[in-house]
Amino acid sequence: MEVLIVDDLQKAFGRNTQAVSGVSFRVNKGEVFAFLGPNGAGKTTTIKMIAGLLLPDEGAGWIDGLDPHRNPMAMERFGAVLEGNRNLYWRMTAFENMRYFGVQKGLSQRTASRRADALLERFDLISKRNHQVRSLSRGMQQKLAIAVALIHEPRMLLLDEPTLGLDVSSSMQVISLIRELREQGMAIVLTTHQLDIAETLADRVAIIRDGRIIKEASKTDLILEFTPDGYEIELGGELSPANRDVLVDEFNATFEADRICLPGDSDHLYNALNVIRPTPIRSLGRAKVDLAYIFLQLTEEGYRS
Ligand SMILES: Nc1ncnc2c1ncn2[C@@H]1O[C@H](COP(=O)(O)OP(=O)(O)OP(=O)(O)O)[C@@H](O)[C@H]1O
Repeated sequence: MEVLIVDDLQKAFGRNTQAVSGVSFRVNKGEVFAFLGPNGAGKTTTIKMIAGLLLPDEGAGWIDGLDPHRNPMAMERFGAVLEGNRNLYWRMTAFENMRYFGVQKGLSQRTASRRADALLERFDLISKRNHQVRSLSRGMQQKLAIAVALIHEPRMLLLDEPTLGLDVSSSMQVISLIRELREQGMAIVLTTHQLDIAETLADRVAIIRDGRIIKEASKTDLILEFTPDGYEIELGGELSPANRDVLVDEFNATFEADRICLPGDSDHLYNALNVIRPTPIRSLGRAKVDLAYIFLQLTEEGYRS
C-alpha cells in the first residue's frame, strides 16, 4: 500500500540552478526507501518539497493521499528529522520537548504526556526524561529527535542523515530503531551518504544526480544487476608460480593478495579448482558488490558520458 506518491517534482533556484528536474517515486507501507545521491544532487530540495517546506515549481507529493501544500492535514501524516537533532530545544528536558511538539501537532497535553513517556521508555531514554537536551549524548539526542517526530503517530518518516556523527554503538541503536519502525508498518524515506547504512536498511533504492533519478530499483534487484558472474576464492596457502600463470592465462583469473577473482560459470570454477588443488582454500563464494560500488558506477558513469 502506497503511503507516499511523488510525481514529477521540479524546482529551480534562480535562472541557473535547476535543483530538481522531474522526480517521481512511490514509497509503500513498511518500506525503507533510500534516496541517495552525491552532494548537490537535489535530495534535500526534494525532501523539503515533500515535507511542505518548499513549494515545487511543478509536480506534487501526496502523503496518504494528501498534498501538504494544499491540505494542512497532511502534516499529521508524517514526521521528519531533517537537520539532525536541531529540531530540539536544548534547554528543555527530553520530556518537555516531546510534550511541546506533541501539543504543537494538535495533541492534548494529556495525550502528548502519555505518548512522550511511552516513547521515552521505548527508545531507552526514560532515565533521561528530566535531563536538558544539551546534557544528552549525541546519540541520545538523535534518538530523541526521532521520538519527537513520532509523537503524533505518523504513517511516514522522513529521515535526513539520521546516523551522521554518531559512534558505532549509537548508529546501531538508531539502525535497529528504524528497522523496528519498518516492521511496524512505517514508510520511511532515508537520505544518507553512509552507503553501508543505506545498504543495511533499504528495501528500495533511488539514486539522484543533477536533479534526476538515474536509477530506482529494489535493493536486491540492484545488487543482482551489478553482481558479475564469477567467484572469489581465498587461499590458505601459496600457489605455485606455474599454476598461477595457468589461472591467469587460461582462466582469466585476477589476483588480489591471496584472493583469486575468477570470472565465469561453475564448470569454469570446477576446472580452476583442479589447478588450485592441493593449495588449501580458506573461503569460496560468488563475487559480491556493495551499494557503494554500485553508487560510484552509476554516478561516475553519468559524469563520464
Ligand atoms: N535555497 C537555495 N538557493 C539556491 N540554491 C539552492 C538552494 N538550496 C539548494 N540549492 C542548490 O540546489 C542544488 C541541490 O541542492 P540540495 O541541497 O537539494 O542537494 P543535496 O542532494 O541535498 O546535497 P547534499 O548531499 O550536499 O546535502 C544545489 O546546486 C544547491 O546549491
